[in-house]
Amino acid sequence: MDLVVPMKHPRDGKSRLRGAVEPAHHPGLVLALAKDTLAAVVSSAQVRRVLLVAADPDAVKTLSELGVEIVEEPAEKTLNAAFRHGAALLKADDPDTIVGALQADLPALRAGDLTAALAEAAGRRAFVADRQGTGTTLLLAAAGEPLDPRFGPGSARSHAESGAIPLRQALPTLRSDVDTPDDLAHVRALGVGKHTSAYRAELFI
Ligand SMILES: Nc1nc2c(ncn2[C@@H]2O[C@H](COP(=O)(O)OP(=O)(O)OP(=O)(O)O)[C@@H](O)[C@H]2O)c(=O)[nH]1
Ligand SMILES: C=C(OP(=O)(O)O)C(=O)O
Repeated sequence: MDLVVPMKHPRDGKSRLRGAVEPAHHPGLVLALAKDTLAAVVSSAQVRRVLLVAADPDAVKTLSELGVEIVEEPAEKTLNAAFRHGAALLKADDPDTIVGALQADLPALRAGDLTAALAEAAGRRAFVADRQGTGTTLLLAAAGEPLDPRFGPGSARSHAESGAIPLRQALPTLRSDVDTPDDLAHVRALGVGKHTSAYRAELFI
């Protein structure tokens, strides 16, 4: 399967996380969250391609070291347009591929949770809600079907209404996205990857 991961410029993204570190460290922390997410993703045997759809490819080029491809977001600069663009590029290369949409802020992610989610979905349209139950961390298109992303506030309900099956396994590392300083405290307790871990001395929480 192939995954699309969107990213704003690290300076602009994760605004609700501001205050967790000195302002000068904010972009580095956002990149560290993404590095840990992507390192787990590329270590999964089931994931073939990872396409990062970036507001500014230059600002995130360090992520290509992890083996992900980086493209610029389309003219419509919204989250769902970025996901649709990435999915269209992946499907142009392989119309039968299963496309997934994943958030870049899952620094505790373990490949095992991703593998378990893919197994439960079994080729059906499915999603993983965040630990609060309102957002979405992963949306999987059905094999050969459009991604039809409906991310944004209340996206778990929107994805369910679109016919996506809510995956029921615990999947703690896949549900723990980082939007706020509280979320950061939660993932630190769960165990983050080495890039986010390197920021522990900088954290105010
Ligand atoms: N390319 C692209 N990525 C986006 C866009 N909007 C959000 N993202 C990315 O999508 C992911 C999920 O978005 P949010 O969790 O809402 O993150 P955010 O907008 O950075 O966070 P806040 O500023 O706190 O709302 C993050 O990795 C964002 O960088 C967009 O318009 N274009
Ligand atoms: C955009 C979303 O993410 P977040 O909750 O991280 O803002 C979403 O869950 O659809």
